[in-house]
Amino acid sequence: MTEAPAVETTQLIVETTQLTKQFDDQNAVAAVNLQISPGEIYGLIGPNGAGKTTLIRMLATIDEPTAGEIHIGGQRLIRDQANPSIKQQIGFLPDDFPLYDDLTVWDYLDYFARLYYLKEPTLTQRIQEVIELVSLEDKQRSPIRQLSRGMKQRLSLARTVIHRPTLLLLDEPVSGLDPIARIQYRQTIKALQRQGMTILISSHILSDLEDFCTAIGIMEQGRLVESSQLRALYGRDSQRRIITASLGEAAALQTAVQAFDGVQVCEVLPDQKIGFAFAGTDVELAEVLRSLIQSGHAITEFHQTQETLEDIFIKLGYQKTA
Ligand SMILES: Nc1ncnc2c1ncn2[C@@H]1O[C@H](COP(=O)(O)OP(=O)(O)OP(=O)(O)O)[C@@H](O)[C@H]1O
Repeated sequence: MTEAPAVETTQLIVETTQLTKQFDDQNAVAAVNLQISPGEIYGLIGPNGAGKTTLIRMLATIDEPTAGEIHIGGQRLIRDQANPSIKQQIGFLPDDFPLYDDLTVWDYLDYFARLYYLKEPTLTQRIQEVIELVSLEDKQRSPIRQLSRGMKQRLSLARTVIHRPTLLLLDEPVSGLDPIARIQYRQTIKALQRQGMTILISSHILSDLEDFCTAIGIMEQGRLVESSQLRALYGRDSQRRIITASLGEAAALQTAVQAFDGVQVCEVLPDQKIGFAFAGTDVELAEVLRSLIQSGHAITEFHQTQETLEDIFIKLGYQKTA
């Protein structure tokens, strides 16, 4: 008898069912069904008080749910128990991570590596790896108090991944960082994903999230009101937007553009360019440009822009988070 071929199933890394956390008489997290697949970078957004930190803390096994279930890597989190094999899979970076100012970068990482029972020769090798990952090679013998805020954030991240977790939970890791430091941080997150980690990250900085997230969840008043692949979100709700300009009066160009079928919102932008949403095909768009030129408009610019994540959220009617 031949055996049936094994059906390959993708095990979710995070799965919650009706997950709820109540504080006093308020549901900080209300019946959340969250699913995160392996290799995702899942961005969690929502206004202050929406429940993001509370949700992440429950996934990190720091806080107990009031109701509902959590599965991490297919294993169910058992209430009131230590859940060591689940904890081993998780790296959690809270928004207010304390550092020990007097320790050097190396000694700090060494301390945490030993808490995870790392032993030589793996211990030294792993510390070197994470120091390289967060580009702190020059500072490895410096006391933590001498690091900049950005360096301290990167050190916290190094500590969080020292035991090679499969799931990384990052609660607003880039808050307070300058743009250069955020770029560096984004590169590190992408490197961790390439190494096979699944990442859940909360942030108010949507431009960062759209750079590296593969999926987005939106929380409002404890509920997960949206959860989808970033590409699907763009495909579903994004509209093509065209920017054009001419040597003539912006108002004259606006009037001409508005006359075409498929032009939906046409406005004069602060720099005297014209911006409009277009619902037609590429052929119809090419016709708009040809007709404008034929009717004497000296067009200097005509190109398409992608709506940002923030544009999409505002259009979906969610509260602006940034
Ligand atoms: N320990 C607590 N005791 C009582 N209420 C709490 C506690 N922790 C959180 N809350 C409440 O739960 C709700 C959700 O808070 P939470 O910190 O999870 O939101 P958040 O989305 O992370 O907000 P932010 O973007 O400001 O970090 C808020 O109304 C908050 O006041």
